[in-house]
Amino acid sequence: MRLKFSKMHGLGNDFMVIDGVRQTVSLDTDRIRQLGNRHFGIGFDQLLLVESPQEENNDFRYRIFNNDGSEVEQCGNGARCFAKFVCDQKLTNKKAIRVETAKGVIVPEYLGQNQAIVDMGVPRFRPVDIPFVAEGDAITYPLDTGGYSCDISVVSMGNPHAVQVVDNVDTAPVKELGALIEIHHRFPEKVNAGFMQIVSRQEIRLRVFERGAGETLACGTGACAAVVAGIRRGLLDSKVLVHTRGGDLQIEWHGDGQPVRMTGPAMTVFQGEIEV
Ligand SMILES: N[C@@H](CCC[C@H](N)C(=O)O)C(=O)O
Repeated sequence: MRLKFSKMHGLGNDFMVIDGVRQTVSLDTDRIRQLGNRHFGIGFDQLLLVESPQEENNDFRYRIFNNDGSEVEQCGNGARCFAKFVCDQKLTNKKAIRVETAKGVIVPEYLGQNQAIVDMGVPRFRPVDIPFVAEGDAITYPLDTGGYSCDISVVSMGNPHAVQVVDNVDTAPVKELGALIEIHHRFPEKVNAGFMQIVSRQEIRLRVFERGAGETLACGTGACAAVVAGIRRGLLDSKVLVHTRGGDLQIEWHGDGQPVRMTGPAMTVFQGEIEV
């Protein structure tokens, strides 16, 4: 049997996107890992599986797998690619699309010309939303990692993020420290580690070491989490331009209880078929 897919990316964070509405898809963890391998497979940071919704008033279900095969709750760059994919594939003609994820509903909107805006939902800070050995919802926590101490903000965008402020993202030890923070014992479900350089109150530079994928060229939920953390720390205004290694995202958040809005590109690279 053959399975059709699209290869897409959002700022260089790349995806294999599969239509599981019109195709029967059954891929186990080993097969996802093999497909995600850049030498022995297709290569991607995440695999996105588009399915029919479980609840009637939603339009789709969206499942996300890191290239290590783990299934995760949320993916921001993926959400924009998802919106372009379902519009391009004529799976919907709606403008705002209600999508079930493992942690609630998000509402992406494809704007045309390879741009999408996504209501990413309300960020959360409590240990119940992001398992972390801490009480309450402090703005920063000290974290010790192999002799290096930093102050991190923990933010759940559905998936967990630990964000720290650094002087310069180019010289920050993102790969070494990110790999240690990802598996730190205070994060029993592992974590995405963000390194944010404040450029001004409306502009940051960001690198993210992603859980289950390593450092990527951009991380959409990482950008949302960093801006939310920066606003809570009093360092940023409510609309922020985020520079990643793969390009720029616009993030907007108006404070507690409000959803985060993310605007940025979604690109199709090619379409293909695999034998399953
Ligand atoms: N690249 C993504 C995030 C993908 C999931 C993440 N690695 C996790 O394990 O939570 C994004 O754009 O948000």
